[in-house]
Amino acid sequence: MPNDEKPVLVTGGAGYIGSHTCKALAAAGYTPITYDSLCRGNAWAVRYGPLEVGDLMDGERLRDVIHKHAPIGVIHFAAFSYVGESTGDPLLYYRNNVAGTATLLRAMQVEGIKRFVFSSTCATYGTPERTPIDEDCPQRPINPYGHSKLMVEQIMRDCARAGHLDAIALRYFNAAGADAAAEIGEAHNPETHLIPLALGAAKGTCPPLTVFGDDHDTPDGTCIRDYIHVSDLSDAHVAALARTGKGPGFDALNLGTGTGVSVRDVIDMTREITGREVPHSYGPRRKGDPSALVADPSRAFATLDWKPSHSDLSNILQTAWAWMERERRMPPTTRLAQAAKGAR
Ligand SMILES: NC(=O)c1ccc[n+]([C@@H]2O[C@H](COP(=O)([O-])OP(=O)(O)OC[C@H]3O[C@@H](n4cnc5c(N)ncnc54)[C@H](O)[C@@H]3O)[C@@H](O)[C@H]2O)c1
Ligand SMILES: O=c1ccn([C@@H]2O[C@H](COP(=O)(O)OP(=O)(O)O[C@H]3O[C@H](CO)[C@H](O)[C@H](O)[C@H]3O)[C@@H](O)[C@H]2O)c(=O)[nH]1
Repeated sequence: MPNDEKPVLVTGGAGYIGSHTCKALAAAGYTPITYDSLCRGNAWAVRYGPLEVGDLMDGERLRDVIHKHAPIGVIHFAAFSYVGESTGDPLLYYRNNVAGTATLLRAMQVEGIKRFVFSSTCATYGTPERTPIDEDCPQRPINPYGHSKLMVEQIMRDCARAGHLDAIALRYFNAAGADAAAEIGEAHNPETHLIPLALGAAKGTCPPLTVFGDDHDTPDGTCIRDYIHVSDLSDAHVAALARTGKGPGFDALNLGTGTGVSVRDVIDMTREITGREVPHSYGPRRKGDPSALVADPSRAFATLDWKPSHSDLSNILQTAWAWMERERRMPPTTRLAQAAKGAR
């Protein structure tokens, strides 16, 4: 069935993964309606459908927007996602990520919307019992951010059991890279993720990189992660949305590649892609950093009939580098507005 004109509500569509998913939705013929407070997102990233500015905690506004656009379903990215911040201010995370999602789900229930795709995370596994991590691995988060996402999964299960929700939780591993056309990309403030920090160190726009530990139980002593290209993640969301619509239920799927990459590998490949040295030094381990997090994504491959096709490390770094070059050329007013927003 063609998707022409089918509206989909995308909370957090002004953020990194949300904006890329809006592009993928538009390419698949849907109309993505972004609902975002812009507290950590960027209005310039909303290019593929309308923007409705509003907060997750504002149930009345959510109901009005749902009523106005009559979406077929909701893809829910809006959340806070800094592990360190969540440890210092847990209530910020439980309020925004848990109470905010409950408010959204209530608005959906009142308006009769059941189809729901949720941004969960590998952080729900904590320090995993086994690697690669499959979906049946025990979920024992080790920080409030991971707990907040696991709590939402529980809420989703309960709502599905009550017949109110037809939902899929997508547990992402490490999102990275940027849109191939460099129209959008990662623009967090502050930036804490390895790949933009390594590229920024090579470019000279970020301080030298600190590698968090070289004494991990891994072949080169640095942490291993499963980096998945943001465009592959976006395609998986479109596939997950298409899979809902058959009636109430809950499923959870790991979105990763199944391949582990070390911090050392990232530094080496960054040097190769940029042709520049990556100034770096070795520091202590980061608190709460598991040595290795690698997905077993076979269930997602089978369920969604999807496979990552943009996620080799060189493509991730090339697209992120192209975006960084492009971002620097943004009009000064855009950069000034962003800087002012970051300072608030
Ligand atoms: N980036 C990753 O590697 C990664 C990994 C696993 C899971 N996730 C999850 O994926 C989702 C998207 O991550 P991202 O990196 O794109 O984050 P992001 O910060 O770039 O985007 C989040 C967006 O949500 C909006 N938002 C936050 N709270 C809101 C509220 N109360 N009301 C309305 N809008 C609000 C922000 O303004 C922002 O535009 C998050 O839920 C995150 O926890 C991300
Ligand atoms: O300056 C840095 C930044 C990161 N790293 C290392 O690089 C790897 C990747 O770190 P990121 O901060 O980029 O990503 P995380 O694996 O910590 O975070 C990911 O998993 C988290 C849950 O654990 C959240 O879901 C988060 O949004 C998601 O990006 C880690 O081994 C980290 O120790 C460094 O060595 N130096």
